[in-house]
Amino acid sequence: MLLNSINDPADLRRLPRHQLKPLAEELRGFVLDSVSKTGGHLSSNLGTVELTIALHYVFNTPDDRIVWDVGHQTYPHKILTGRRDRMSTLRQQDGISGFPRRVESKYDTFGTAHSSTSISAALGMALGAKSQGSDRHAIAVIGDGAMTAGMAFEALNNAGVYDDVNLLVILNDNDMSISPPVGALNRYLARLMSGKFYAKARDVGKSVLPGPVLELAKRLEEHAKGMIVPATMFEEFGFNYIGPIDGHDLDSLIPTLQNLKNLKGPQFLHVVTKKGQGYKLAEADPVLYHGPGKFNPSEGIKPSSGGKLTYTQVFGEWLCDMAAADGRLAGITPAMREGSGMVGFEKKFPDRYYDVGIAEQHAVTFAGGLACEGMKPVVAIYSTFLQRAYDQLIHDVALQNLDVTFALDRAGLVGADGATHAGNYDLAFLRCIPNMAVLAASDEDECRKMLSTAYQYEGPAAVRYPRGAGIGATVEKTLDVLPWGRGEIRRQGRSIAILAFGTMVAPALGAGEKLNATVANMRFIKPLDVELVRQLAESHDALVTVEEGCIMGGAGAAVSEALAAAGIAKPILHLGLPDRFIDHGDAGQLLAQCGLDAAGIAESIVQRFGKDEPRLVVNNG
Ligand SMILES: Cc1ncc(C[n+]2csc(CCOP(=O)(O)OP(=O)(O)O)c2C)c(N)n1
Ligand SMILES: CC(=O)[C@@H](O)[C@H](O)COP(=O)(O)O
Ligand SMILES: [Mg+2]
Repeated sequence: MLLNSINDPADLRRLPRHQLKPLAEELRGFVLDSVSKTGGHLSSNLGTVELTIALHYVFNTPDDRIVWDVGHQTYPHKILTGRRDRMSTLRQQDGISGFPRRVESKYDTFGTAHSSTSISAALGMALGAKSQGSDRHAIAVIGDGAMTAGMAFEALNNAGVYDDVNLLVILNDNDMSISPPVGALNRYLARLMSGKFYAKARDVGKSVLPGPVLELAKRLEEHAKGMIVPATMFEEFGFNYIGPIDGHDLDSLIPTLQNLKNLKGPQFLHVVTKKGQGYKLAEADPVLYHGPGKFNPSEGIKPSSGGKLTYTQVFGEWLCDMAAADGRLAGITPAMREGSGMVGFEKKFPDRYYDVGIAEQHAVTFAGGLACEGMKPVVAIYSTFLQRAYDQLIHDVALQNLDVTFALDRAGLVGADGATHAGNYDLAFLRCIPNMAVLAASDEDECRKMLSTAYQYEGPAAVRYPRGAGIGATVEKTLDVLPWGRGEIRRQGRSIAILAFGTMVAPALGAGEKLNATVANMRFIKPLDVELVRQLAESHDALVTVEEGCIMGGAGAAVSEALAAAGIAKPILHLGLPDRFIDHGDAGQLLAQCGLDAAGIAESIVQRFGKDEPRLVVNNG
């Protein structure tokens, strides 16, 4: 096995060229085998095998810096940079991350996972190196999906004026985002591929493209004679554009990269790859194989049978039902159609479905525009990705009190994707925005009712719900709404009242049983049910708040603020996620480690207030 002899890229660089193709075969097989055992991102990694080999072969990594956009395609890179043996721990607690992390390896030059940051980071590195007298290279590898984000264009715009910077941007164009790509950029890239532009071997290109590729370009150029061939958009941005070239052909990739390495100034290489390359099932359905769980490679992914509904499914069904009832509803996703449960909605309501690309900022302001015209937009967005659109939320939507509903999926810990994707901050960052309503679902049925409630509210409102399956609650297929701003008491106990938000209601009920505590499902973070808070404070010795979100500034803080405003002094304990990033692992186990299961909640309460029920010893210290 060639692969076993590669412990770092220096070993790779010692291999004779003819061994790189068999190495690529082994590497691809290893990726498939490994991901089928752990789960993880598959299609993108099968597509970057040759590109990864070529980059580490040509460039002097880690001194030369490779920045992988999103980073979900870095498994071949991890395997070649000393982590082959740890691939079996991928995305598991204490194992290696599914994304590049600076703390994990010196070859992971920049932490990624949220998309479209690579060009900015690589430009920073290139200019940083230059100002320190180093001529190391910085290389950003960005997908055609990630390229749709504004941030990528902000970086191109900035980079294109540095004539002598050692920056190479590689566009890894597989004509796919997670779902099929959307938008004008995608059409443009398709045109670049169509031959009209492919034919254009410009002067610089002629000196950079290796013989066979140049031959093809010349033939196409012949074919295109007489056409007026404009500069590519990337050239207009100040880059030297080369390509498109076949990103699975090492004989094109390696000499092209070697030639580019000798050029100064911002370089742009367009490579064409296939998502899922080499595994027929993934090639045929790269969407299904984008991020699978464990599966048998010889059988492929089997449809899952039955099981509890996921919150995402609850949202998807609600969206279709509400759209059928209200012709003003428009559904918006920033490139997360499958993950957000909108496949059915797109089929049923194609005219009211908007996939805006990886463009969260635009998604939110676009929703604001729709709302101005009397539409009722629903932005389906992962909690972690809404972070990208914070100003748009405040300035474009909330400030104008526009009627936009936010369906916040993946709120709280998400598990295998880890800290980059955790939705831990939305309660804190949303509740401080005037006009904004914030609701947290405690089960699937409540999720559906909350979505209807938020939708009927004439202003910005967010409903948060977690990744994965609910607790098995029966979902009433109505469009009924909940009483606005009102929580409910779910268990009557003594001494201690636990004020639980969203997913924490179930474990709080468990803790309530253990301690004979009252448990309230608060439902609303904003407007908070202040009357219920006051009532609970007056009838109990102490209060406990619990939420699946950061403690700082979160729902518990809202309760304390309400008590202070009402002049009520009451011992209070806030439980939630601590002030540190929580790495990948099983979400349930991680929550338990944070003390957010029934046993942990009960234990924290006993630690803080003592264990003598019914008159708990209140320890104010
Ligand atoms: C800011 C942000 N929004 C959404 C996502 C979710 N996401 C991860 S990969 C991906 C598609 C990326 O497409 P592309 O860059 O072409 O890479 P490919 O999957 O084709 O290899 C999306 C939308 C993300 N990681 N970051
Ligand atoms: C890399 C990325 O951002 C997505 O592929 C993400 O991992 C999807 O997460 P879900 O599996 O929760 O949809
Ligand atoms: Mg792509």
